[in-house]
Amino acid sequence: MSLPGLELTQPSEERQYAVAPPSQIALNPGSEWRFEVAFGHIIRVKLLNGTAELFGTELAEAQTYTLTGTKAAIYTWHGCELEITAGETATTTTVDGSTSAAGHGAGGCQSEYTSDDTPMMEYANLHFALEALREESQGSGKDGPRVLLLGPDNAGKTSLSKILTAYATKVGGQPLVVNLDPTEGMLSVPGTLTATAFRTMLDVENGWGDSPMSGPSPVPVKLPLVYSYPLPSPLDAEGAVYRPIVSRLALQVTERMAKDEDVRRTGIIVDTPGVLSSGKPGSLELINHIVTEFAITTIVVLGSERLYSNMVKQYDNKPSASAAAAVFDERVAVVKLSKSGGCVDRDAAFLKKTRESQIRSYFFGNSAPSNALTTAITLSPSTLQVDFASLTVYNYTVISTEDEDEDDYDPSQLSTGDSFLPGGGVDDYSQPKQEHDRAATLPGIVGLSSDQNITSTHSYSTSNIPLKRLLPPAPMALENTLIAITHASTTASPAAVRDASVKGFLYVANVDAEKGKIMLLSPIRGTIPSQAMIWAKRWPDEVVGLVG
Ligand SMILES: Nc1ncnc2c1ncn2[C@@H]1O[C@H](COP(=O)(O)OP(=O)(O)OP(=O)(O)O)[C@@H](O)[C@H]1O
Repeated sequence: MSLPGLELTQPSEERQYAVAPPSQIALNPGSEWRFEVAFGHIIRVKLLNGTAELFGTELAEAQTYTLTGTKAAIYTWHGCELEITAGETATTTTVDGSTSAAGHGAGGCQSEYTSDDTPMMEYANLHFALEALREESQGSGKDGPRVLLLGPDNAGKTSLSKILTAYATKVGGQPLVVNLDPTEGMLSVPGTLTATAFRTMLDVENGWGDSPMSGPSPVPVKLPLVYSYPLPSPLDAEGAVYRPIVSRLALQVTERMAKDEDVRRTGIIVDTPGVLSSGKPGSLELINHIVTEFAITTIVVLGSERLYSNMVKQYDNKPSASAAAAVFDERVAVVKLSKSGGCVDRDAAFLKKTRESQIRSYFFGNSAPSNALTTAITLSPSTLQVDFASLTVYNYTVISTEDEDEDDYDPSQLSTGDSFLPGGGVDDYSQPKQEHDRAATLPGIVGLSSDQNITSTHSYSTSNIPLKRLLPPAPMALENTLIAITHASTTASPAAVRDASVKGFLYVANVDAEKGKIMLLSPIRGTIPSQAMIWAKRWPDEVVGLVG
């Protein structure tokens, strides 16, 4: 039927559900195929001949890869031919009728095109420069390069860190990849800061790959060290929560480097959230904190001239914060790289779906309810009902910069040490509390105003940590949110709870305020560990309907 005046044809049932024939895409050397696949639609990609890689990870010839809910590019150095086939599609019913998640591009992509204008040569040159530094550190006692990626939102930082990680592992390196972006989880749910040593390849279908929590995987699993940061922005609470967690993560990373020769030689890659590069008050101070704590040697700026020039002024050619900087005359280099023209701005709805999908696959594996289109991994989480009063749950009482409508943040009400503690405040946090040798301010840093000056990274008072014990009755707001189970004991101090790494996560499916019980979804069967927990009240945002 033709719509009057528009000469548009309304899609018939058959047209809407007809399976499109596979499309073949030939890529010239040095070009890439950029594509966007909606959540709810699957495409299958096969490398017919030649060589190709997705953010640095090579595709195997003739293997079929299944992709959904992603925006990415497949690049070829030497030329290749790809076959793209439409997979299953979910249709959602709206008031206007059904809408399909499939688009009009090859395989049902929302958008897809090829481009030979890519910054891959620059990115590869950076990899080779880092390899040269790694060679230098071999046997010399000097640590491998510590790379910090900076740039605004959607500048391609995470994609570049995947590329650098994939290239480093391909030549036998073992980079420690640190994710300081709480808006997106790396091998974990959002609302966490993590560090992971990559010994093996990344996963073409699944970004960073799978952690052991996601069940069996054809690609070897990676074991992340996870800290809870249940706020959307590092600038929340003026960085007072973010900074000490970054310090704790840096301490663990430094210790791991000291123990593991391959990791020490390969070095660190630190991915950051775009807000740090936004020039907002407090962001420069946080960058300086990260540069100092991780003793960064290479700052890579993507997509911002202003930030690049700022970073050059502050850091270029200054000694690194490493204790060994003087011995080896180790200096910071600031590098500017082009932002790829393929980078896409992801809207709020897409980002929300990405977060939801990360949370679903944490509990259900890759064949989670909304993701039921994929064939891969299925996990069997269990639900159990517990007395809320039997749990030791803490909550950060801070105002988020994203959400300024409430909260009970009142510094004068906050903990003075042990007063929240049920058992009199014995801090039995098992990890050693040593200072680490990267706590000094970067020598020669100039240009920070006096209120931005960092004197000591360990100077935060533990007496005003905005972490408060959540006492019964269980608030209804717990419903549909996550709780992190930390390694800290139930009698640990708020500082110890904040600084403890995370064992795993629970999802609150239901709150029965009358009976004082909550229904929890746990990734594994058995009782809930008796450990201090942190409620992700603010971040990640709630996921409705994960259970039944
Ligand atoms: N060359 C490319 N072709 C197609 N898509 C790309 C390309 N490079 C990056 N993208 C996509 O663009 C989006 C933004 O890139 P990326 O996540 O790497 O940016 P970012 O700087 O880490 O963003 P943020 O700070 O907001 O997390 C992602 O969906 C990514 O997969």
